[in-house]
Amino acid sequence: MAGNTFGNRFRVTTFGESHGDAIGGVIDGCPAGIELDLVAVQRELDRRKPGQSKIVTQRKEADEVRFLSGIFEGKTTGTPIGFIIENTNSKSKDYDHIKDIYRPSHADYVYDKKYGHRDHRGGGRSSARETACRVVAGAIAKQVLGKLSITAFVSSVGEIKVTAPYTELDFNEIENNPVRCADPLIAKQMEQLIKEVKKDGDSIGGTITCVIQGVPVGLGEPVFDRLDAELAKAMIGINAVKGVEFGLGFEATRMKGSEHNDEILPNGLTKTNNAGGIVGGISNGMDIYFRVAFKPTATLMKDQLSINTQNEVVTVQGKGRHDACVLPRAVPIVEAMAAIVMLDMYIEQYGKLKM
Ligand SMILES: Cc1cc2nc3c(=O)[nH]c(=O)nc-3n(C[C@H](O)[C@H](O)[C@H](O)COP(=O)(O)O)c2cc1C
Ligand SMILES: C=C(O[C@@H]1CC(C(=O)O)=C[C@@H](OP(=O)(O)O)[C@H]1O)C(=O)O
Repeated sequence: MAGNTFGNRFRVTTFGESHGDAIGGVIDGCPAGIELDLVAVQRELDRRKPGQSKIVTQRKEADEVRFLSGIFEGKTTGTPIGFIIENTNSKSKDYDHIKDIYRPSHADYVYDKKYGHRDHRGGGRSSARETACRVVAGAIAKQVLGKLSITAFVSSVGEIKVTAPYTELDFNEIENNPVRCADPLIAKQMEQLIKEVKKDGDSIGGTITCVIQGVPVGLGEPVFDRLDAELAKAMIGINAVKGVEFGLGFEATRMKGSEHNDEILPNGLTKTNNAGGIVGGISNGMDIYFRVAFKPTATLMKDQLSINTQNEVVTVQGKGRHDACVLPRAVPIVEAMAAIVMLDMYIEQYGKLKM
């Protein structure tokens, strides 16, 4: 199957299905000599893992990563970093009922039509379980970038009210509530809403805002590999993502140039940051910020009309364990994909990094 590798200079290839023995990956192009904090890698996985709170899927996976290669005496060797995460709590029987039925808005129908054969246990390869592998690669990219200038990836469900410079305190606030929203009052309302929607067998979507700090001027390539284009591909490539906007995004379409333009100051920075830190596809030294839109979860615990493999109209109701809202667990995925892109573009600009 093509399309399982992301990135050019820093690349991750993932493998595995939600109900197979394991998922895993190979990271290529990681600079040698990086002292890796493997506890921090695991911490990122814990932020994403299922079963972490009452408002997410109750599938219980430890999501413990085991590295197989590319790290010696705590440091990267410059060779491919292979890793594996076992699936230990699949409960595949729960999915027998969709063997010959397609869930609306999940990938069942298109996988069947494309490949002519589908692993119906959970979402198979289309399940967001695969994103755990992206989080491993992103956690390593974050650590490499942290030794350079890019020190912070802060994401929150909804808007981020925190202002630069980012502090540990802001991060703790986001991690303090199960929704991962930077505003504790709004977090409470969101939590309540997710619970109500879940009780109804329904689901809900929303947005995640991501801020990247410490980005030097000049990352991003003309004309197709623009930094915003690369980040957009990374974000749209996350399951359930339907849109991404940089800076003021779509709101800019309702403004005049005189309202929207960012005045350049004598130090080269800009007075406002309506562009979200990227102009002409190249970072301008301001914080990069963008918003990612997620649709409501496809699998519902209530009846929906659909079709079976014989094209007959049927009623389908989800079983198994699902997120009524995917956003709380998507926060570390957004950061991971952003970190992979930023390291990729950093290496493109500055060449093979010697650490
Ligand atoms: C963190 C995360 C968790 C998800 N959990 C579920 C889930 O429990 N049930 C479900 O039907 N979809 C879930 N999704 C979304 C599906 O993976 C996704 O809708 C599916 O692969 C179809 O692809 P598309 O929505 O990108 O078109 C989740 C997505 C993310 C990012
Ligand atoms: C297991 C995870 O989340 C899953 C994401 C997912 C989906 O359709 O995306 C559907 C559910 O699992 P399954 O593949 O068994 O149907 C979630 O529990 C995970 O993120 O590790």
